[in-house]
Amino acid sequence: MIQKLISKIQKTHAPIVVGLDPMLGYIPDHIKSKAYAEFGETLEGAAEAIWQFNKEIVDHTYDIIPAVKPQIAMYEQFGIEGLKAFKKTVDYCKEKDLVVIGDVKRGDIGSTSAAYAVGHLGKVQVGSKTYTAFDEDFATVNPYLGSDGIKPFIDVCKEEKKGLFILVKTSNPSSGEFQDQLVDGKPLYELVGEKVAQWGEECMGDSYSYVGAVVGATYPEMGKVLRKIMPKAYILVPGYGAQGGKGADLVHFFNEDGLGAIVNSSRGIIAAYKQEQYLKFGAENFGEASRAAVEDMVADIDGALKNRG
Ligand SMILES: O=C(O)c1cc(=O)[nH]c(=O)n1[C@@H]1O[C@H](COP(=O)(O)O)[C@@H](O)[C@H]1O
Repeated sequence: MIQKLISKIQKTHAPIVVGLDPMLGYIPDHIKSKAYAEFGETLEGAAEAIWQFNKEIVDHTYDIIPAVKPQIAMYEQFGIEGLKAFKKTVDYCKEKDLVVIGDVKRGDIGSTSAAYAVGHLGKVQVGSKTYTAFDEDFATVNPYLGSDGIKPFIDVCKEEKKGLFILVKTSNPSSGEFQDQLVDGKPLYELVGEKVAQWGEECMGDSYSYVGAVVGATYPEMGKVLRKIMPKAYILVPGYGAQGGKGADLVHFFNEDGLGAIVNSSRGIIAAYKQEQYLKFGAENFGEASRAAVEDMVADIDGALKNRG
């Protein structure tokens, strides 16, 4: 799957991920009214609204992007109906040949991680039959529990040719509370980065490992250090746009080959129609506004990479 991700990035010239984080507040009224008219102001109505919203964004962007990242919390908040919308979104994106990164941030003791890995990336056995449940291509994973919490994910990835993005340095303001603590003179995020590189060694595609990392765009200096610590890890870089990250902050997340990083923007793309520069599209045409925001993001990153010294 890492090869598919890389070849799609090369084909689209877009090292970006559209984050499908459909909070109701971002969904235009015309979509919500239609869903509520059919299903009422219910969990089902909310799920229908997020599915219709996602579909329109995907339909307007799938040909110019390599990947999407649905964030499961935005679906889970609506219970089972929300999870059905998550699954529908995953399946639809795969039909459109997009790489799907399930932003599920799982990780537990080994036996529990194994169940998460099976549910999101693998196959589950029921009697004599096997089923795929959510079936994303990549999943985000939390490494706090250590190697035995990660290994079951790696085992499933090996079997299913899928991949991981392991949290190394997160984009949020408090990420330093634990992640920057010095352990034997080194910040914890560096130690985790070293571990990701080690876990990834036995999981190589042609040039990159399918065990990747998450490093926030909001910490560019740390990104530069981590790039060197994990030269073969693909880095998923959230924090662009709504959290303040810009193209110029991202250049050191990429390797000299122009690969190695994929930048996520969620609100900046899906709620583009609410931003001043895209107001001209109007809420009815939110899909077109999202497409314009994708094009601007790609140009911003491309320009920064061309200018890097
Ligand atoms: O794993 C992630 O994707 C993630 C890690 C991180 O350090 N920071 C971060 O923002 N994210 C996710 O990336 C998305 C960012 O959304 P926007 O700020 O709207 O672009 C959300 O889905 C977050 O859950």
